[in-house]
Amino acid sequence: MGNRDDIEEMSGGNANVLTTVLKLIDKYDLYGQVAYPKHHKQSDVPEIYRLAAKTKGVFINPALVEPFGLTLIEAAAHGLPMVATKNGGPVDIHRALNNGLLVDPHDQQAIADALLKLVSEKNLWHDCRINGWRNIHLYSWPEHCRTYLTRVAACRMRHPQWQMDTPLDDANADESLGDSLKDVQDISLRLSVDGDKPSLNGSVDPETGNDDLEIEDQVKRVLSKIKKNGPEASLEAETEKPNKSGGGASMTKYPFLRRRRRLFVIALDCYNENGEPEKKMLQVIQDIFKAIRSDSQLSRISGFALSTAMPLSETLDVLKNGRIQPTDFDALICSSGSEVYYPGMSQCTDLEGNLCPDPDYATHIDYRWSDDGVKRTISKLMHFSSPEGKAGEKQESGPPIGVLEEDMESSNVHCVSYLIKDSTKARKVDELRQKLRMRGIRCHLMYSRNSTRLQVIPLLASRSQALRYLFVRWGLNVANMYVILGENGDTDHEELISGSHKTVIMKGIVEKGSEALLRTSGSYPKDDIVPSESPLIAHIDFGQRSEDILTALKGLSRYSSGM
Ligand SMILES: O=c1ccn([C@@H]2O[C@H](COP(=O)(O)OP(=O)(O)O[C@H]3O[C@H](CO)[C@@H](O)[C@H](O)[C@H]3O)[C@@H](O)[C@H]2O)c(=O)[nH]1
Ligand SMILES: O=P(O)(O)OC[C@H]1O[C@](O)(CO)[C@@H](O)[C@@H]1O
Repeated sequence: MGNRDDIEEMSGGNANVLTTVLKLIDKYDLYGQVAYPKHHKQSDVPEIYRLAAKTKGVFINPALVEPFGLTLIEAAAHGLPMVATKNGGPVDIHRALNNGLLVDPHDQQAIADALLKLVSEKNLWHDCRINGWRNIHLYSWPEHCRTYLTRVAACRMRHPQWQMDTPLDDANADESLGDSLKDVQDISLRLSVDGDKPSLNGSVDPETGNDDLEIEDQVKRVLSKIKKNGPEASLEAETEKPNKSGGGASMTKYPFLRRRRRLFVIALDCYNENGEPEKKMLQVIQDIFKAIRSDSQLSRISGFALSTAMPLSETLDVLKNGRIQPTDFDALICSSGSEVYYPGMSQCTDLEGNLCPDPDYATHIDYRWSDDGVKRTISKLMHFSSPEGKAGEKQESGPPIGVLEEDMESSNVHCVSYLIKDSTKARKVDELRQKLRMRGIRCHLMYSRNSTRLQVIPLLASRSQALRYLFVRWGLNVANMYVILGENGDTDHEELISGSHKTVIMKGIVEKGSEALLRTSGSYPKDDIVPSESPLIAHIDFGQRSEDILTALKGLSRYSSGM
């Protein structure tokens, strides 16, 4: 609004606000006391704040809701006390700077009182001005980045399991933090306003002016604290060692995954009408193995992961039926992404030789997870059908009609699994998610296995998030992962397509998925989420020769460092 040629040409809302302001100026005869310049340049803005501060004025932001409040930061940096809305960002700014008063923007009298208080109580005005100056460095870019990085580092420390780091992981952490620090310095240089100060800090508070080195020191201190707390595991060399439990020499201390340069993720679950796994799934796994292994160089640098809605026990049974060794896979992502296993890794195998889920992943996804809450709420939402037969509506009269029952065999500590007894009465994922969120329950929901199951897992877990986890934990770049999917799938199918990994869609293998239970009518269309054409997506047909599968995979690799 501060830049206009003609009020008539302004947008309706802006024109209304400005017209109201001008009328009020007229009504209360404020001519000569109010400045509303038609135009100003960015470079004029500091002068305006300075003028207000020089005349012992106050900056006021009475927004009904203020998402952040950059103007309040600017005012404080110029020694101008503030009166600001108590709704939104100004609450945090006030807590950090203590440079003024907060008001209810609906309360005209409170606004007038606060303004009058600040301009009439000289000591208060002066204290707010000094407090603003003293504390404004908290909002400089370097300080902001330091706080951010320190908090991220502290999050890592909250999760002791993350400290199973390998020596290589430590090197990566150093590197990435080093990059971040470099960014901090770059940003601070870019923000140099006068050209003679290295950062916004310098222009505001001379005492904290030259602190880039100090930032670097502080972040390094946090990092070294993390390292110091790390287990001996981080000091031990990564060596292959036989497993006590009889796993033999094929057992390794860390998953092979961390040495792979390509990961082929097979996410081709196909089920019959009853949700039982179909044999063709095994054939396609063999076809993919064959295709990759036919190229000796590719085979040497590649690993495989299986990503499935099935629990581990069932996954192992299916593999056994197809005479496929679990150790053919570097990772098994089971129960729709609620568990990750590493066949062949000694630390993820118990004394009897049974696979145990990755404890780091379990700790990571445990955030805000409450299976009790999920069970209570889902059963309330789903055990009723409406008079019109609309899914899940509560029927006021008559007995509740069950839509699902808990499937204990497919459940685990991070997955509540249900058998769907009547999929026509099941509520859509969109609707369930919204209702659960309104009740404060944060989770990921998906229908799977040909709409015969509903699986509820933690918010941080999913089949696609498990891939990001593998990247963070074991350093295998997501861009070098090739996710092989059917053209249909569970309701998490779309999540597995979008992202920076490569996707291969195999036609003719998964005849029916569960996607009909994903969206409510009127929801956003699939095209808004999944690109129909993308250089990261290739298509192949079920039953295609391994040479053709290999060609399709190699075609995709052009968009990475090369296969
Ligand atoms: O007439 C004007 C109005 C604003 N500004 C400048 O523009 C910037 C942003 O002003 P603001 O009115 O807060 O911008 P909005 O884009 O409307 O606000 C959004 O963006 C801000 C900056 O991120 C956040 O502080 C707010 O919370 C958020 O609502 C500030 O540097 C102001 O000094 C001008 O130069 N002239
Ligand atoms: O008073 P309202 O209608 O909440 O509008 C406040 C908005 O106006 C601004 O203060 C300036 O555009 C925004 O920062 C803020 O979101």
